[in-house]
Formats: sequence, C-alpha cells, structure tokens
Amino acid sequence: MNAPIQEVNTSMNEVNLHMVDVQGASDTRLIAINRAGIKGIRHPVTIADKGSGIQHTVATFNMYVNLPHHLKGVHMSRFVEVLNGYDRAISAEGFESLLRIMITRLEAESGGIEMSFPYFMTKAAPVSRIKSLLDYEVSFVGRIENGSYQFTMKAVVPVTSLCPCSKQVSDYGAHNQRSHMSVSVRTSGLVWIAELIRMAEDQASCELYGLLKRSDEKHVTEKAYDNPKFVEDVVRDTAAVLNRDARIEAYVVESENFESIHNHSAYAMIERDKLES
Ligand SMILES: Nc1nc2c(ncn2[C@@H]2O[C@H](COP(=O)(O)OP(=O)(O)OP(=O)(O)O)[C@@H](O)[C@H]2O)c(=O)[nH]1
Repeated sequence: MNAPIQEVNTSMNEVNLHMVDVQGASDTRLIAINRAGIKGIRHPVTIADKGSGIQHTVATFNMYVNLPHHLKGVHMSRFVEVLNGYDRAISAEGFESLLRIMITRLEAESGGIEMSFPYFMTKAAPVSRIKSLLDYEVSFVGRIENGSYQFTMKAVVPVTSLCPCSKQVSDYGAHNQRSHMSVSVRTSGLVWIAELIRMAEDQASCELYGLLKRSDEKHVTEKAYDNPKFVEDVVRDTAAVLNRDARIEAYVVESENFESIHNHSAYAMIERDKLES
C-alpha cells in the first residue's frame, strides 16, 4: 500500500536535506531574470460562476516570478505545490490571493499567473427555448509588480457576422460567417465572465448556440440578415459598451471574421486605457 502523502513529504524533506540545493546557489553573471517559471501545466479548477455558483473545468497555467541576479534558479517545484495546495474556487476576485500565495512561496518580489480554460454557458435556443451548452475560451492574467496588483480577464466569443456590403450589392443573400470576438478587460470592480461574454455577443450580427432546431435556425439566419456588421462595426459597438461601463479601466477588443468568400480573415482591433485617455 502507498504511504500517506504527509509521510512521503516528511521523508522527502529528509532526503532533500542531504542534497545540494542547485537552484538556491549563487550566480555571478550579474543578470537578473524578468520571468522564470513554468508554462503549460494543466490543472483542474473550480471557477466562481454568476449563474450556477461554481463551474468545474481544467485550466492551463503559466506561472512565473522575477529572479534577482545573484540567484541561480527559481524553485520550480513550488509552483506546482501552490496549484495543488489551492483548493478554493478561483474567481476574478480571488485570483489575487492565489498570486500572492505563489509569490510568497517562491520568495519573490514580482510575478504573474496566466490561466486559460474552457468556460461553459447554458443557453436557451431563441425560439424552441431548448437548452444547450456553449463553450468559450477564457483567460485570467494577474501580475504583481512593485507590490501592486493588476488583473485582466479575456474571453474569446464566437459569433455570427453578416457583411453589410454583400447584403447591399447582392440581388439575394449576403455572405456571413463565424467570427471570433475577443475582449480583454482590466477591471476595477467585479465583472463576471458571463457579463463580459454578453457584452460581446450583443454586438454581433447574431450570437451562437450549441443546439438549434429549424425554427431557431430560421430566427438566427434572419436576425443576422437584419443586423449586418463589418468587422469595424463589431469592435466599435463593443468599445462603446465598454466605454460606458465604469468598472472597465482598460480594454482591447478584437474581431476576426473567418470570411466565407476569401481564404483570409477580416480583422479589427481597438485598444484603450481609460486612465490615460
Ligand atoms: N530553476 C530550474 N528548475 C528546474 C529546471 N528544470 C527542472 N527544474 C526543476 O527543479 C525541481 C527541483 O527544484 P526545487 O523546486 O528547488 O526543489 P527542492 O529544492 O527539492 O524544493 P524546495 O526545498 O521547496 O526548494 C525539479 O522538480 C524540476 O522541475 C530549470 O531549468 N530551472
């Protein structure tokens, strides 16, 4: 039978006492390192969710700290220890505590955590009201530098876009496609992931659903036709919403339309830091 984890840790610590601490050795090159850590580690997480309370998913983490010039290496095993020891639901609000635990454990002054995960929302189809899940790629990025914390949240939101030019010049039909809107926000107050997704979806020609019956398909086709948007319209309309929201300090909004009449995408981006302009 396997020994309990605590016993294994205790005996590992005893083994470690007799080994050279290579990472803790000194370095003489006088070159500090901005970021040293681990990338691409997957870990199950619980996300605080506006609708259902919590959501279980699997996140991919990048974690790093600064390393002063005189130290040879960071203690990389400790990043993994921090992840494994954190058993609370991770929210936009609670992300800072995870970051501060990591910086303390790594005995660093600054550092960052980037966490990306699929986030699921239950959506009711527009006419049949049948419910299904739709997935979104969401990222939390937290940094602590000179003691101050900065947090950005990003959602990649798949939507439908329908071309106003095509609608205008064609005798019938209009080319339309799936687009990826991506909205990255630095916030001062709590903004739920679901709210950010809604802000983006409302600016598209039409939002997407996981499941559509024929009555729903007719509805989304006609809705997009009645609501044509260039890639520029999509980012401008989203920026207008973000401008009005006092919780949003800064943002980057992008849209990439995977054009159905070209083998390339149409793309637009607006970046604004409200504290600077
Ligand atoms: N700094 C650094 N560590 C690496 C590198 N490659 C592997 N390692 C890690 O080094 C780890 C062990 O280092 P530490 O985290 O310092 O382990 P430890 O000294 O037993 O743990 P502590 O007592 O908590 O410091 C291994 O698990 C590897 O993941 C590297 O390029 N740089």
